[in-house]
Amino acid sequence: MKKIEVIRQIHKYGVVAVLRGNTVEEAVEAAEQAIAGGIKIIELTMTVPYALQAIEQLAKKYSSTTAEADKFAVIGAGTVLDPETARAAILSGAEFVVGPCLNPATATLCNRYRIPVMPGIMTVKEAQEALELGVDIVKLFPGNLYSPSIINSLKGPLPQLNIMPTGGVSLNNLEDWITAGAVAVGIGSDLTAEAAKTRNYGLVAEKAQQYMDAYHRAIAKRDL
Ligand SMILES: O=C(O)C(=O)C[C@H](O)[C@H](O)COP(=O)(O)O
Repeated sequence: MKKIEVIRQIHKYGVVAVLRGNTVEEAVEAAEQAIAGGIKIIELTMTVPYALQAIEQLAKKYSSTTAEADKFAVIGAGTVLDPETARAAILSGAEFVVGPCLNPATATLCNRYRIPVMPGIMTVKEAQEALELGVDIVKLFPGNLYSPSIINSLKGPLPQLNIMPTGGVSLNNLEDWITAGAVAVGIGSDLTAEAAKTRNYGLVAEKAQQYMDAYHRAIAKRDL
């Protein structure tokens, strides 16, 4: 998928599942369930042991070029700290790259291969640097340190900034972030915590569906 199309999909589907796991099998299962529940954007973190295997398996199965039209999902890599990891993830099929912080060399590498990069930012200075590095969507991380009113504050001087809060996003605050102007949200632990505890990964699909429903309700409210 071309870079512009990946960015369009993130704007369209708005909910990014940030998936960690202790094994490839666990991470893949969580991703499959999230996709079954309707989430289309999957961020598989590089903290999973052998994470590249999980990226490869998922990318092969859900790529827009091979999956049936209604079954595709966009698979990306999360917790990417350096360009070496970004390149390896891209070679394994990652269609976007996310990091917890802004790493200019990673952004440059991603630009070289026309892969969207979404670095974590915490300050106006980092947001400006991200824009100058060609970043289309910044990840406001850790989002739980802020309230949704920060979006308005950041967009005062930087109205061109597309913001994806991540960290602490839940069904209780998703609507607040979206109506405040977030273009997407990243959801990690809340999506998988219960499933990991009970070993019942079907719960991820249920949660995913609740998140997509909440997102659509929030969008409808915002666009009124
Ligand atoms: O390392 C990264 O790149 C991250 O994305 C950090 C966190 O895993 C997410 O921010 C999820 O946070 P929770 O939804 O609060 O679990």
